[in-house]
Amino acid sequence: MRAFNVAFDTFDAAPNPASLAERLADLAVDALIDEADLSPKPALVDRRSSGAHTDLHLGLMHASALSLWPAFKQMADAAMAIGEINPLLRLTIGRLGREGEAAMMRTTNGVNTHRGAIWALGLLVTAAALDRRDLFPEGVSRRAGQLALIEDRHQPSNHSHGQAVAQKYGAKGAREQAQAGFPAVTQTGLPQLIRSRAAGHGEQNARLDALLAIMTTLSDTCVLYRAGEEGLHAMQHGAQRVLDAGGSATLSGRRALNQLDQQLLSLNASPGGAADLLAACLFIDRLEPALGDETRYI
Ligand SMILES: CC(C)(COP(=O)(O)OP(=O)(O)OC[C@H]1O[C@@H](n2cnc3c(N)ncnc32)[C@H](O[C@H]2O[C@H](COP(=O)(O)OP(=O)(O)OP(=O)(O)O)[C@@H](O)[C@H]2O)[C@@H]1O)[C@@H](O)C(=O)NCCC(=O)NCCS
Ligand SMILES: Nc1ncnc2[nH]cnc12
Repeated sequence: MRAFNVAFDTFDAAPNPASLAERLADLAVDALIDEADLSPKPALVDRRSSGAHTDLHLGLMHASALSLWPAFKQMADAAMAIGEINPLLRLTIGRLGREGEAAMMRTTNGVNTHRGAIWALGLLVTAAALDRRDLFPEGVSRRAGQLALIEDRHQPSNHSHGQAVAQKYGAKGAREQAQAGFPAVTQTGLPQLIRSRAAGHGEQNARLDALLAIMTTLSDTCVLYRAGEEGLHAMQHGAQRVLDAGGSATLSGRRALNQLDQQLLSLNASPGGAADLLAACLFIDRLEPALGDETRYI
């Protein structure tokens, strides 16, 4: 009888609610998967093709996104344990970010799928976990920026593509974007997402428009490295042309989007940095609606 009761109690027990850190990691991974699935993105991996990439495909982007869940959860846990923006938290998420990169590389057999996304979403997950009463875009991006401004003395001095184009073109890359509190997300991508939704353009078109809006001004070091200033100019002006033509929901906008896709492919220019920032935009957009009522979580 006792054994029956134990089994019954176990069966009847309510499932443990997900912790805030787990929910934040879920939202970050969801944002990465939704970014990868969004189609048709210019010269990026999507449901149609691998864009300008020979070593990436949609399945790899999904596997990479899923491999990052533990790193995002640990960053959120660290933020709640440390509780304030300080060098210890910066050092801790720097280590967790590098461990996340290592997990990504193991999953993809050494292909860089999401380095920029780990950086952006890692900072934003941490910033969200630091103050669950303020999950609004402005507060979360400001806290992420403050964290990114703290030096990480364990930062490896590996020569990156971003550093190479910073030297060659003076481009402001992923680090500066974060330190400024992600203006490409909060001042450009998110307002466009909201405008296109309000205009009734449909969710997928609104997300494409948000990506295009980010592309109009971003110094995407991925594009600069592959295609120089000509590539960056083509990305920024081509994206603006799509929006000026009415955006992704219109026939003329779709024609301009197709032209942009062809032009970036011919230049081998992939806007990977803009794609990462679209994922950051989707994450920030969902935070308050998904987690705003803190009493739902332990
Ligand atoms: C601060 C770091 C982001 C390092 O920055 P850095 O510029 O030195 O390094 P990169 O290796 O170049 O990575 C930057 C990635 O960020 C994305 N990005 C580019 N421009 C911007 C921008 N203006 N704003 C925001 N984000 C941007 C972009 O990521 C995407 O592209 C990746 C593919 O790039 P690449 O490897 O160059 O690709 P290919 O051309 O395809 O190469 P081949 O293989 O074909 O040769 C892809 O991953 C996208 O995500 C840039 O690549 C940061 O990483 C860092 O310091 N980390 C240390 C850990 C840490 O402190 N973490 C704390 C928080 S988690
Ligand atoms: N969809 C995508 N295609 C290529 N590079 C990316 N980096 C992040 N998302 C990407």
